[in-house]
Amino acid sequence: MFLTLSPFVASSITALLHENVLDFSSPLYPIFGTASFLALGGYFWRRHDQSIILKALKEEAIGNVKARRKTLQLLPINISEVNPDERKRNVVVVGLTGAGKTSFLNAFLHPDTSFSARKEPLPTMGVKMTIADLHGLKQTYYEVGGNDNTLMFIKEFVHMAHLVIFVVDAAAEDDDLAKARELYQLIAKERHFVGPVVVLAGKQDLPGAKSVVEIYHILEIAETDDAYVLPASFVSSSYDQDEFALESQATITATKNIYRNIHTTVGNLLYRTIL
Ligand SMILES: Nc1nc2c(ncn2[C@@H]2O[C@H](COP(=O)(O)OP(=O)(O)OP(=O)(O)O)[C@@H](O)[C@H]2O)c(=O)[nH]1
Ligand SMILES: [Mg+2]
Repeated sequence: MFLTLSPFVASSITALLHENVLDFSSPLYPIFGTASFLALGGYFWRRHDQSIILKALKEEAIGNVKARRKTLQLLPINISEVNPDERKRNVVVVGLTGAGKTSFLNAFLHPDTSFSARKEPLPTMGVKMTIADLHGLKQTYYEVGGNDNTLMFIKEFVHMAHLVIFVVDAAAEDDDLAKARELYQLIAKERHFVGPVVVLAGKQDLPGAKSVVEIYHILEIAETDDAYVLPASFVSSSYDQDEFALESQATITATKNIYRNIHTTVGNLLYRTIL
């Protein structure tokens, strides 16, 4: 509108200069007044319109951020924004007997303890509960075995879980892998659980251990499952920082990356359950 009226205003001004500005009886005077009013009005109306558009774009951008937080590629969020009651998360660690659940929890919750200082884990009787402050969240970890005694109440734990960590011995015999598949399917198909599942393809240090892709197929993980398969190894001298126990630098870096990967994924998925 401003552009449309500009020539009109310009011609009015020229005419005024040409005639006599002070001549109030001139018929150009009201035309000039109306044109200026319309031009200025149009100009400010446009600016107002633009600010609405900018606001809408900003809101859309914020909306996108929220959407992105629901993916694994999370933006850092300020934990102080989260209601303290919502900072409590339940993580259920499930897997067949001897899959490596305790070893995972020991390594995950006490990453600074060197391998040589770690004791060989004893078989866990019943359900083991560990409370930890990690990623700014108060987390309760429940280790639940997949044997016949615990199978009965495994579903109850899964129902109250915000995140399930499924540990599988990737170096196990085919029979045990088939049992692991049954257990995974039991959890994944649990109607009342809608949270994500982190599948740890453990014991990667052992020869013949199945790869992440193989575990994905063996467990028959569906594309629609909210499941993330990660490689894992919790018993390896290469993790020890002690120079006598060092293997190659590449192995150490790889093991550290595995740990970092699991921490990041678990942390991100837990944050996702809040938002
Ligand atoms: N080589 C190798 N051995 C592992 C690994 N993780 C666990 N183990 C061994 O596997 C055995 C069982 O480990 P646990 O951590 O006790 O397994 P779990 O699932 O807690 O077993 P239960 O509590 O009895 O159900 C132990 O001898 C561990 O040292 C791994 O990544 N690599
Ligand atoms: Mg155990």
